[in-house]
Amino acid sequence: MIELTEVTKSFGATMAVAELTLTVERGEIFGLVGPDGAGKTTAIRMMTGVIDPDSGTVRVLGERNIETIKPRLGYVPQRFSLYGDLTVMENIRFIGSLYGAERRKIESKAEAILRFTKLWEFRTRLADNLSGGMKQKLALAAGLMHQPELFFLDEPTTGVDPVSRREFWQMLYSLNKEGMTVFVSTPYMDEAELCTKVAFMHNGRIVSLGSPEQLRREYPYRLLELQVRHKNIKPLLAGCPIREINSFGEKYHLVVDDPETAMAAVRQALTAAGLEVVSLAETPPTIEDVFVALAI
Ligand SMILES: Nc1ncnc2c1ncn2[C@@H]1O[C@H](COP(=O)(O)OP(=O)(O)OP(=O)(O)O)[C@@H](O)[C@H]1O
Repeated sequence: MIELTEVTKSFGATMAVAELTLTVERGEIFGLVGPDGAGKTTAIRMMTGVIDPDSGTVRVLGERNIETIKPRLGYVPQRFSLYGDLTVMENIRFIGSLYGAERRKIESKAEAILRFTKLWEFRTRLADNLSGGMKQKLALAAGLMHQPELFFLDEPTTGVDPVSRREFWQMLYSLNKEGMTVFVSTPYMDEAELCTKVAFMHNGRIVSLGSPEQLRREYPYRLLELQVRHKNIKPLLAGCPIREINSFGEKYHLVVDDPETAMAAVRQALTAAGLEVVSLAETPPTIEDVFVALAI
């Protein structure tokens, strides 16, 4: 469905995307995951034909000339602008008319899509008066009006509350089940877990690519999960054989090479500091641990 080979794009001195090579198969939910400025938007813009690469090849739906397959693509850009002074229904109708469908068809499709995105009951509300999550759903709904085979979504859940994020992902799943291939970018590492394949991007480069399970398996270190009631444990563990300490909510993840030795050293250091170790045990890496290790 998508084939990128050594795709590079610079803006002045900034190399936004560097030698990007990846393949997306039909039926996938492919996640491009990375922090702000990683190059995700630039990559998506090249795949959707908005900008051209400086070098390398971009092939989408078997075509190098993306103009010719645009009607088969859906694209929800990061800052999708709807008409704030039009209602939800009017926005959708307008988008539908852009694709030249006849009025009666637009009406029935709009209803089906607004019901699917749970916006039907808000159809008379002005887009400006929607919550952030609902605006994103409206952007999704707009992108669905012409039934794309391949749907690009650039950070569709950024700034959206957790409940709406979950609902949004449920929608992506059901669209995918019906046969739509999804290419989605996100800065949220927990969303990587929801994709069939993930590419981690950092400074314009893919640092890792695979299914979430594969990526977890390839994690090069061992991990300890520590629970202790203290806010700043880093100085206390300075002398322990630990590569990195990352806090995960109430817990810490300690990146180590040898769990047994590290565990003994941590216990000793914390006890010496008069702290009670609530729990300390080896734990399998989450996709977030994998990413943090790669981004160091
Ligand atoms: N049109 C442009 N002109 C100049 N620099 C750009 C342009 N577009 C992107 N960049 C730069 O390229 C780099 C990658 O940006 P890009 O928007 O692709 O990243 P991103 O991963 O989508 O992050 P964000 O979520 O912040 O958009 C950044 O350093 C950005 O400042």
